[in-house]
Amino acid sequence: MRNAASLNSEPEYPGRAIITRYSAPDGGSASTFDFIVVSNRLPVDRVVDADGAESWRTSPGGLVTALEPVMRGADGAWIGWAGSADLEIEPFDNDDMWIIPVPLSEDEIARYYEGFSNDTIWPLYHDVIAPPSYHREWWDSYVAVNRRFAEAAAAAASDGGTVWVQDYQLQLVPKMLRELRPDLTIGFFNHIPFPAYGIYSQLPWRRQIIEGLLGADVIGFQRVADAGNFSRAVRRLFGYETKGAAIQVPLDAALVSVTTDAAPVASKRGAPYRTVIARHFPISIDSKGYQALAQRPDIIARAKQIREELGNPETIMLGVDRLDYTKGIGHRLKAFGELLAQGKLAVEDVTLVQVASPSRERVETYRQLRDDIEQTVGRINGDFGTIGHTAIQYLHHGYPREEMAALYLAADVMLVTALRDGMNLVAKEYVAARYDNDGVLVLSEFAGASDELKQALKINPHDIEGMKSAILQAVHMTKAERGRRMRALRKRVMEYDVARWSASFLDELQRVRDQSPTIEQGSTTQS
Ligand SMILES: O=P(O)(O)OC[C@H]1O[C@H](O[C@H]2O[C@H](CO)[C@@H](O)[C@H](O)[C@H]2O)[C@H](O)[C@@H](O)[C@@H]1O
Ligand SMILES: O=c1ccn([C@@H]2O[C@H](COP(=O)(O)OP(=O)(O)O)[C@@H](O)[C@H]2O)c(=O)[nH]1
Repeated sequence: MRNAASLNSEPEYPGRAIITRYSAPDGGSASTFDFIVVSNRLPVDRVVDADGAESWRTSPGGLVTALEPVMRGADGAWIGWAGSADLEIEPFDNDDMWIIPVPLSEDEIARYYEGFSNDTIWPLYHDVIAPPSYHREWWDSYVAVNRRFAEAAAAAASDGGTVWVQDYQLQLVPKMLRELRPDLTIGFFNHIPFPAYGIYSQLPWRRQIIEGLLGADVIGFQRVADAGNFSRAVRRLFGYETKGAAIQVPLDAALVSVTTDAAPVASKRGAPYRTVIARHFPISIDSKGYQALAQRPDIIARAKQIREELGNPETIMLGVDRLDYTKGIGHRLKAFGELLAQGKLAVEDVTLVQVASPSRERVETYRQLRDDIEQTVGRINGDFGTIGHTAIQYLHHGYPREEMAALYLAADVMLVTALRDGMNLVAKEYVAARYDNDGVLVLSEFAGASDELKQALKINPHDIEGMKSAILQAVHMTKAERGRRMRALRKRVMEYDVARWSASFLDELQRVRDQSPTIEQGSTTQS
């Protein structure tokens, strides 16, 4: 809820002077928010039409898809980058969601976003599928931009409010924010994997990142294994005690004031500590919303039209991915190409539709990937296509939800072959869209979704023969078995939706908050 009452108090915290309070949604006096989400990207994209008129459109992408319904329900504020360089945009109201843009310069986009976030952390956390680059000037930019986000959150949060920080681009924000505003309850959710210590330990700034994250009260991960890897890294680097999901982080007395009877508990070694929870909260989708979309007559008609435009093949296989090396698109194409070459599949019967939406196009590894994938698609189509039949319909575009739902309905087999993926919402969307209890999901065991979607055909994408067998099994599966598997998959996806995900995370945050000593805004000493 928006909260104007706290504005009369002027908190004293470092950086306070440079932070301006925001105009209230009603145009009145400044206002703050009890609940704030902070993420690298805003949930809206700026669109400028031919006449120069500016509007905002909900952007695609996993995080936005997941959090947008939660935010609209909460009437909170969302802090993030508007997606272009040097945009100084005033906060504004967008359909019941208060949007607070944080500007990034060209140089920061290159160093903080494309560099440290997507060419250091992203490959490192995805098991070094591509080699991470380590550059000290990228790190400096990452620190500076994280500080800007933390300051924006500190300025917008009401007394004792809750701030939920999202993802690997902002791992330093929890600690920075706690230093600015010890009164806040802070959550962090990591949408991508957290690697094993042997890989994580490569990072030159491995201690700073963990310290940054430990500023949160609850740190959420997609999988049990990710949370375990994080706790192990904490033990190895800091020697803090962990008990199940609880990590005992020694209190920095300079930052905390205890104003209730609930004094900090002493650890075995006698030092006072605060408890940080690190555990898995697998993200989900707006399952009912997706199902309702897929049941719309115009979407059903569009699915039929897609099949017709493809020549009504017996089997349509579908891949939907950002064009990212983590998604295993090349491995999938290799398996499909070999099945065609061996005559186990024929282009007259089977078509593969591959949506490869543009992503991070200025990062060299992504440019190289695009060249490789498009060369492979061209080769397979050249080798196996006929005048009337194309083996692979390759689409280098981003599509709206409506078209995604129609594609899911049209596809007999969904291929999710990620080499490593935090969750993979596409897998869940496919299941939610199949209200007809049909369709087969082939799913990599290295996607987070694999922990929950147990009735999918599981594959190890590195095992090309195994993937080929699973594809053939999917193509030839009986309707009865398809129905059995899909019903079980749907039970999980329809029950455990994005509302359950956010509720379970926020409930945990509330629980930790209730057990913690109360901290007053602006306090700097411990009583
Ligand atoms: O913002 P971009 O650089 O264009 O990238 C898009 C998003 O990609 C990542 O998605 C992850 O989160 C999904 C939802 O939890 C999850 O299903 C998927 O497995 C992850 O890869 C990234 O984490 C987001 O921050 C990006 O916005
Ligand atoms: O053309 C496209 C391709 C993808 N998506 C959406 O982008 C998200 C991708 O999320 P996922 O978790 O699968 O992977 P990420 O891209 O976040 O790594 C899903 O909601 C897709 O429906 C979309 O709206 N249009």
